[in-house]
Amino acid sequence: MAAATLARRIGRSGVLPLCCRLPAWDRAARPPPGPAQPPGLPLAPCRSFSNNKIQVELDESSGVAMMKFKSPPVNSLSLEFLTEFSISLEKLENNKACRGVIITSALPKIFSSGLDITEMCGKSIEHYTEFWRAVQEMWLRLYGSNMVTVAAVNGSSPAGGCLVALSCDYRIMAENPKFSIGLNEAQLGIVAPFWFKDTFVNVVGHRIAERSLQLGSLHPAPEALKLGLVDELVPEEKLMEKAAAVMAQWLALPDHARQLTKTMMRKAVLDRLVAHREEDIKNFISFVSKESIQKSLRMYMEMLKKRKS
Ligand SMILES: CCCCC/C=C\C/C=C\CCC/C=C/C(=O)SCCNC(=O)CCNC(=O)[C@H](O)C(C)(C)COP(=O)(O)OP(=O)(O)OC[C@H]1O[C@@H](n2cnc3c(N)ncnc32)[C@H](O)[C@@H]1OP(=O)(O)O
Repeated sequence: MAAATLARRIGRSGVLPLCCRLPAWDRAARPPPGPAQPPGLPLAPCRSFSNNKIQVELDESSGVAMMKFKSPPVNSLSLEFLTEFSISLEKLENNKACRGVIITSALPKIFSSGLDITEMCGKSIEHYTEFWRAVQEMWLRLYGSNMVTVAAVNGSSPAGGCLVALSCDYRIMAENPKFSIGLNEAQLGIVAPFWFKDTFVNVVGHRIAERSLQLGSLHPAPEALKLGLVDELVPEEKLMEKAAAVMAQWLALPDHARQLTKTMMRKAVLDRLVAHREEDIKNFISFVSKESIQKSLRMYMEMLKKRKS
């Protein structure tokens, strides 16, 4: 489906058609990437596309796309950002030349600051519906992707930013103790929905997830490694090199075996949201519409601004 058509359909309903998602068994296995390009030959074919929020470059010779978040100041996940993120994933998913995507940030010190809090403050029910559907869609696409997904976490990554990283197959974080990651919703006086929680539990296990979620903890990079929230830490300047090496290792496996295994591991959690999508939207709306929640969110935004001055 052309991106323009897709954008129109999202615009109308806030939903990406699930029929666009190729099932795991529908993508032919491709051979692992060939040897490095000999010097003197033309550069490997490379397709890039970009929108206001995200830049994507696909190296067709290796089958690896680099996706960079570029939405200053903090890559917050606004409705526009989420829509463009889903469209970018969709384009890559449907491109047979693409087998894997590395997700990182083009901004210094921030991977993503999570859901854009202003999207959850003082808006209409229609807006909340559209926004939450876009959050769901992004997660369904990323968590259910057939591609190998590697998060190169080059900065702080609270809440929704952490969800993006948790939804990938592998997480590498810059080893800077000033960068933290976690589902800190409780600190904002809000609750991570069940599918955020399920994704977290699937990565770190029930006990660690329960304690971390109740406390709304943001874990500095070394602690995140200890908890298994990220798979490894590397010096910041080595992050992209390491991400490419991990990607090559995962792509050395036949696609069909890896994809079927991924589906087997993730299907129950994905199916749970698909089966309860409308109910989940209603829960979100009734939750954020409460005056007490609106007050908590406003106070949190004020705290962020005060901390700055
Ligand atoms: C059983 C019943 C259950 C029912 C449940 C039903 C439904 C669930 C309901 C709700 C679920 C919602 C889930 C929410 C998920 C989220 O992701 S919420 C967002 C959480 N994010 C954060 O807490 C991060 C906050 N930001 C920061 O900590 C810092 O900004 C930073 C990311 C560490 C960066 O720090 P620094 O570089 O110092 O930048 P500043 O703090 O100065 O920020 C720059 C400007 O950006 C604004 N900003 C920051 N984060 C956000 C954000 N997430 N959204 C919107 N805006 C943000 C910040 O205010 C600054 O703005 P100004 O320049 O002052 O205008």
